[in-house]
Amino acid sequence: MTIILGSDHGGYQIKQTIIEWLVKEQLEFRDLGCFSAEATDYSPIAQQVAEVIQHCPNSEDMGILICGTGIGMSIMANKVPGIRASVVHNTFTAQATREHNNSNILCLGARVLPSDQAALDIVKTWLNTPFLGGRHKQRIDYITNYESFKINKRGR
Ligand SMILES: O=C(CO)[C@H](O)[C@H](O)COP(=O)(O)O
Repeated sequence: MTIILGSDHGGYQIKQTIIEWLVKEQLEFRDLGCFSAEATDYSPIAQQVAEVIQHCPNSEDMGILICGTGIGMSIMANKVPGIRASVVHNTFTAQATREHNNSNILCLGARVLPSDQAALDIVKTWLNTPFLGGRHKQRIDYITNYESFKINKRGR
């Protein structure tokens, strides 16, 4: 598994904290920017990270996107078919979105989280929680089928 990272200026500092932790843990990662705290648009960065996750072999890579709220990143990333990007503010939803939604991109809000440590706790929980499958799989399959036009807007 490779962790694909991206942020805008709002999330730059937390991204650096996450990178320090990834290096310490010897986890494989790629940083797709931004590369300074200078103002930059979140949308192209979210697109790039989401497209890498979309095309990764065996769906094994995981993305982490950070902006001021996490919301803009999630809106853009979720436009890319196959992406299930989740804005998460605590470890409960970090665990739930892996177990239930098989989330493949974690979106964090640097201006929402109380500390860098809170962000790290969320990242650790999210990376270490497996998808439960079972009843949750059929719900995700519905979304996947919708993306590939197998379901019309009125449902099955
Ligand atoms: O949270 C965000 C998107 O959801 C951005 O980080 C935020 O909109 C950037 O704002 P500004 O340009 O005022 O720093």
